[in-house]
Amino acid sequence: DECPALIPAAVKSSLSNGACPLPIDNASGPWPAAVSPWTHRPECEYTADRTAKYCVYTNSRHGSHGWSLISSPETAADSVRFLDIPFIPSRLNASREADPLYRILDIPGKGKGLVATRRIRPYEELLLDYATIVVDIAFTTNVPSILGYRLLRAAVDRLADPVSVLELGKSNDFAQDDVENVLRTNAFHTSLGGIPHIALYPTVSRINHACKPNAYTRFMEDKLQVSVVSARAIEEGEEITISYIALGQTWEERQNKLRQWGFNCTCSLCTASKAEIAASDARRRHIESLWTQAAQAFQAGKPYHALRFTRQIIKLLPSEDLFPMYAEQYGNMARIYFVLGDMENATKYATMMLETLALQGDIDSVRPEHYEEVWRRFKNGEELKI
Ligand SMILES: C[S@@+](CC[C@H](N)C(=O)[O-])C[C@H]1O[C@@H](n2cnc3c(N)ncnc32)[C@H](O)[C@@H]1O
Repeated sequence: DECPALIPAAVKSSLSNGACPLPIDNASGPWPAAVSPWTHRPECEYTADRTAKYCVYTNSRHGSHGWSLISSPETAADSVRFLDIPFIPSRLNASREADPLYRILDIPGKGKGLVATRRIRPYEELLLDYATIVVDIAFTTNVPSILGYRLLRAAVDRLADPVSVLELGKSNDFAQDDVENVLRTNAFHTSLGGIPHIALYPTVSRINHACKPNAYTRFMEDKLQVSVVSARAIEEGEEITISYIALGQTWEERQNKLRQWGFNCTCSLCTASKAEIAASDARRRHIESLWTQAAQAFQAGKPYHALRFTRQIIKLLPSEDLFPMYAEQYGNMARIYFVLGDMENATKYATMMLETLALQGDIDSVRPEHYEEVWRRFKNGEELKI
């Protein structure tokens, strides 16, 4: 029961006098327009205690793969705005379609993965991906599984190409259903109107984990999009990798975290010789302890000690390829100099931090108001994050 084409936002708002879209569910009017802008009639299930209802909403033409959302009727009504974000393949995507930067290939011991088709410069945006399935976490815990699996299956079957989702990696030992397994193996946490959800990004899902990754993800929760950016130069034929866990951890900490993802890591760092792993762990522990000492010294009113520790951290970061930690450490240097009243050095390090954030794509460009924001936060003792 597919609906007619999506009603354009301009028409929709004149129809409803600009009011918010009303919640709809499986009992909404019989005609297709009653469930617009969704292309399919929602299917719903109640929680075990029957106090809440969750439905699957699909627009099979949104983005590159279509979009299915399993959520409450209220969250779905609030999420209609995502359908108004026009899907115009970016210049990047359009030119890359003819000449993509990556190819999906079999990677020994890891299933499929992404491999660079040419040399990629540091901080290049490699791909842009759209969430294709988004699920409210409360649905997964509160709706009885048998009923829930029915909605999960509908969420996939209504997409333009269900197979592209069903054939994604499945490595979760606890999942009892195929779609559940795909989600548990591949989905990321996200927030929809402040409510915790998980989101599946089909292309990013093909990127394997490495403990010294050469790329990182930038989530744009307000658009349900994610882009992947190179953290350093990537050579032609090299696998593109991201880290599924926080950077900088030791071998044992990493194995514990990754086991929860359902696999034993076979990245180059985890399969290095015992001696190399021990040396890497020692460097990582050293960086962490310097960080603790820097924070303690700063709090104890010993800024010169804090400076010394932070300088050492900055020197050690490249030894473990921890490039994404630079911005934070430059920020710490700027904060210490600020407290010392040395505005020349505070500005120098604030500039290094902002330039790094701009390179990483966290901010568009370095602008005067960014400095004002940094000084304001330092004055108020707020956590440093732009
Ligand atoms: C998000 S998927 C990545 C794409 C997946 N290889 C595929 O074929 O669709 C995550 C799964 O890939 C495999 N994987 C990813 N990184 C790995 C690594 N460093 N070592 C071993 N297996 C890995 C595991 O099976 C993991 O559950």
